[in-house]
Parts: sequence; structure tokens; C-alpha cells
Amino acid sequence: MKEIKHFINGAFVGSVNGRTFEDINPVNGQLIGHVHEAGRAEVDAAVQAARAALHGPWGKMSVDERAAILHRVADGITARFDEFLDAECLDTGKPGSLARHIDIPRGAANFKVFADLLKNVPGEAFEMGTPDGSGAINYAVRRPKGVIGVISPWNLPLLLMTWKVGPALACGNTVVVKPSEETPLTATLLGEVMQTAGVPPGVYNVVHGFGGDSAGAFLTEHPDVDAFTFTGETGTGELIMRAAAKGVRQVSLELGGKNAGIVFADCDMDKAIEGTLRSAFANCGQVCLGTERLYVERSIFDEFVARLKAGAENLVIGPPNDPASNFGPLVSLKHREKVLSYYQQAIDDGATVVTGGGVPQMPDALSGGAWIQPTIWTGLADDSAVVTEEIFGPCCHIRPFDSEPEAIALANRLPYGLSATLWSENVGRAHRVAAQLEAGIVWVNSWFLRDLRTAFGGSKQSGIGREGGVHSLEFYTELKNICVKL
Ligand SMILES: NC(=O)c1ccc[n+]([C@@H]2O[C@H](COP(=O)([O-])OP(=O)(O)OC[C@H]3O[C@@H](n4cnc5c(N)ncnc54)[C@H](O)[C@@H]3O)[C@@H](O)[C@H]2O)c1
Ligand SMILES: O=C/C=C/C=C(\O)C(=O)O
Repeated sequence: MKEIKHFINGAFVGSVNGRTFEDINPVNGQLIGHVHEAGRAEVDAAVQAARAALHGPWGKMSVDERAAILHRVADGITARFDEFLDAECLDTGKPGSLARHIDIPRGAANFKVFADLLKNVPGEAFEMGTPDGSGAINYAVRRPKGVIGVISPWNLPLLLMTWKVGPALACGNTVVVKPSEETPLTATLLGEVMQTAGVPPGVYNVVHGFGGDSAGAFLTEHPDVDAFTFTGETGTGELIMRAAAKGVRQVSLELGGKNAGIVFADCDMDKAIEGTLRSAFANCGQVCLGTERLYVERSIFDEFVARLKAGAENLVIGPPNDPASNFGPLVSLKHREKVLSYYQQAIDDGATVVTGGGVPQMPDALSGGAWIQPTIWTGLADDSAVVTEEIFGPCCHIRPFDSEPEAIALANRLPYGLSATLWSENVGRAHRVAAQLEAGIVWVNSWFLRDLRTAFGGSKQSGIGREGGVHSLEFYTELKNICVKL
């Protein structure tokens, strides 16, 4: 039985109050281990360690030295690839093939890319005239923001946490991470990698616990954290923003979505089906960028629905260690209750259930898991909660449209604006529609194709700010202008 501790000031420590909570495997409902729950004392110790580390060797390192250490962190993840893979699959139940190709490699890449970026990023300088004719030079330097609070969700635990820790550390900050209570393992394992890679104590800290009235809230209420970067639900983002207002601390928020996919009759149908099967059902639909609303041009509607149905019914439901499986359980029975409530709502609202809609029959050994069927609906009104609210499950609603302006208006009608996909072989149309979609990220004839140098984030209620490439620098550093009179 695992005992999962905090990682504070370079060491694994338990909670002084002795409180723990259970980490459950969503594949079979079995106990993975007991996780220490941080009280204010542990959160305070972590923040103090992070503050002290800013003034220790970490704060004095050159960019090159920091980058070399972060490369060792990335190499350390790769060297222990299978351990990270097993830990991520244990916590989430996701298919091993998915974590092998996305979650764990991105965990390593998130350190490498930002270490290299910092070594190569240009600065700015302006010469100016002065009344006495001697002139002045302005130049800007970037300084770390300080102690960063990182609060992350359970759907892509290592990927999303390192997406923030990588650039934060590359910029010279120190971090206190509060991983999701559902998925504590990989953030903890990363502590061991940090030790081996020579990251000084206090630079990377992890405190475990829940959100409200627990480690998450204690971290956001701590006055000595300089800024918060958060990925999770829009409602939680509002709470974090409110807490961060005390002391005027900055926030970077990557929040929920209800992402639209638009499929035009001039698409390549094979590609559109393949891409939509991934965007609706990958990671059991638990991807913030996933598609839960599809708008399909009427002339190809029936064919598209039939082919997506066939694809969904071909998904192989199974546990992470089954090499044939490409569809795992939801993260928990609690989350399944939420998703199933929308499955019921769809029926109550008069949907046609094209496929799925319930819980699959699983072998006895797996019957305690959070299994659910991939589900497709048609026939719902545009204002049904199933079509307007983020479900975060393996499901989508498909509705026909008749014109390009109608498709754009339907895609833009919700208060979310994270991502959108559009499928068309007409280049002019693709650019025209992409330009009008209210979303931070638009994928044309693809989905979840990620270049880490690009801006990533949501518009409207899907977030504040952009991370990725140089945009991460804007958040993780303070830009200081120095004006020198000559
Ligand atoms: N925009 C993006 O990039 C992105 C990426 C992944 C997930 N998401 C969103 O995340 C959500 C799913 O993740 P989730 O259910 O873990 O989200 P969540 O908001 O419930 O929890 C996220 C984290 O916040 C913590 N938390 C909860 N309440 C808190 C509080 N009051 N104070 C401080 N911390 C608190 C949780 O413990 C967890 O660590 C979905 O809405 C999804 O769209 C967004
Ligand atoms: O579930 C949301 C996925 C977010 C992905 C990223 O933040 C990323 O690819 O950097």
C-alpha cells in the first residue's frame, strides 16, 4: 500500500495533523494508497521553503545553469518513463498507449522547451533623445516573479502540471504545486526526479489535499505567494481569482470549455471522422479541448452521424495494461455520477441516443470501476443543458446546419471560448471561418496538434492570459525597464 507524502524543501514529509485521504484506482475502485492532506502548517512550510530558495543557489544561477538542470529533470522523467506511465495510469485509468504517447513525453518536453526558450529569447532596447542632446538608452530585463502557486487538475496530471512548472522554473521562480486530489502520484514522483537532477531544496514543492477548505484554498489564501497559475473548472477559477485579489496577485487561468466542431460538406470525411473520434472520446472525453458540440452541414449529416456512430462503437473499452484498449474509465465514480446525470438529462430533453448512453458491462474484476459508454446524441434544442454546459465526458451532440454564417453563430453562442475544430478542404473557407470563431485555439483539419511555442489559452469564460512560448514569459517574469541617461 502506497503512502503519498508532500514534497517540501527537498524532502518527503507527512502532515503534522496525521490526516490522510484515499487515492482510488478508477479501473476497479481499489485503494491505491493513503495521501497526506496538507493543513495550513504544511502549506506554510512549502511557501516558506519556496521563498527561501529564491534567495539561495537557485536565485544566483545563470540561465544556462538553470537550463542544464531542467534538461536533467526532463532526462530524469524519460529515464523513469515506465514508472511515470504506471503512476499516471494507476491514478487516471487512461489507456497505457495514450499516456505513453502524450502525457509522459509531454512531461519531459515541457521542461526542455522552456529551458531552451529562456536561453534564446531576445530582449528589447530603445535609444531616445534628451533635451541636453546626450540621449538615453532603455533596456528591459526579465526577473522571476517569485513564488508561484500551481494548482492543477486530474485529466492530464503530469502534462498540465509540468506545462506550468517547466516555464516557471526556467524563468527562475520557485513553485508550490497543489495537484488534484484525484491524481497525486506523478507530481510526487517528480519530487524524486528533482532531487536526482540537482534542483535545490525548496524550488519545487508539492502539497496534497482538496480544494475548498483544504490545501488548495490554504495556498491561494497564503499572503506570501506572488502569483497563481491554475487549470481547472471555470467556477474554481473564479474562486482563485477572488483569493488572488487580496494582495493584488496575478493569475493565469486555463478554464473549462464547451468546444464546437464544425464539419463542412467539402471536408475530407475520413479525416473528419478520425479527428472527431479523437476530439470527442480521447481520454474518455476528459480533455478540456475536446469537442462536445458538433455542427455538420445538412447534406452530409446522416453519413457523418452513421460513421461517427460506427467509430464510437469500435472503440475498445479496457484497462490501461490492455494493449488493445483505447478507451478507459472516467477518473472516479463521483465524476461518473455527474456525466450520467447529463446522459439522463439528454433523454429527458428528448434526444435521440445514436449510441451509448449508459454503463458498459465489464468483467467482475473491473466492475467497481468508473466505466461509461461513449455516447452520441442528436435532436436536442440549442439551449438544452447537454448542449450548453461542459460535461467533461465521452459524449457529443450533433446538429445539422445550412450555411456558413449559421455554423459560426452556433459555435459562438456560448460564454466559453477555449478551442474549436473545423473540417473543410476549401482553404479560403477555412481561413475565413477560423478568423470568426471566438476561441483561443482553432484547429483546421486536425485536433490537439500542439507546438509548445504557440499561444495557448481560452477566450471568454475559458480563461485569462496565454501560456506557451514567449507568452509564458509574460506571466512568469516581471519585465523591468532600466533607463540610463548618457
Ligand atoms: N483550459 C485548459 O487548459 C484546461 C485544461 C484541463 C482541464 N481544464 C478544465 O478542468 C476541469 C476538470 O478538472 P477538475 O475537475 O480537476 O477541476 P477543478 O476546478 O475541480 O479542480 C482543479 C484543481 O483546483 C483545486 N481546487 C478546487 N477548488 C479549489 C479552491 N476553492 N481553491 C483552490 N484550489 C481549488 C482542485 O483541488 C484541483 O487541484 C474542466 O472544467 C476542464 O475543462 C481546463
Ligand atoms: O485538458 C486540457 C488539455 C490541455 C493541454 C495543454 O495545456 C497543452 O497541451 O499544453
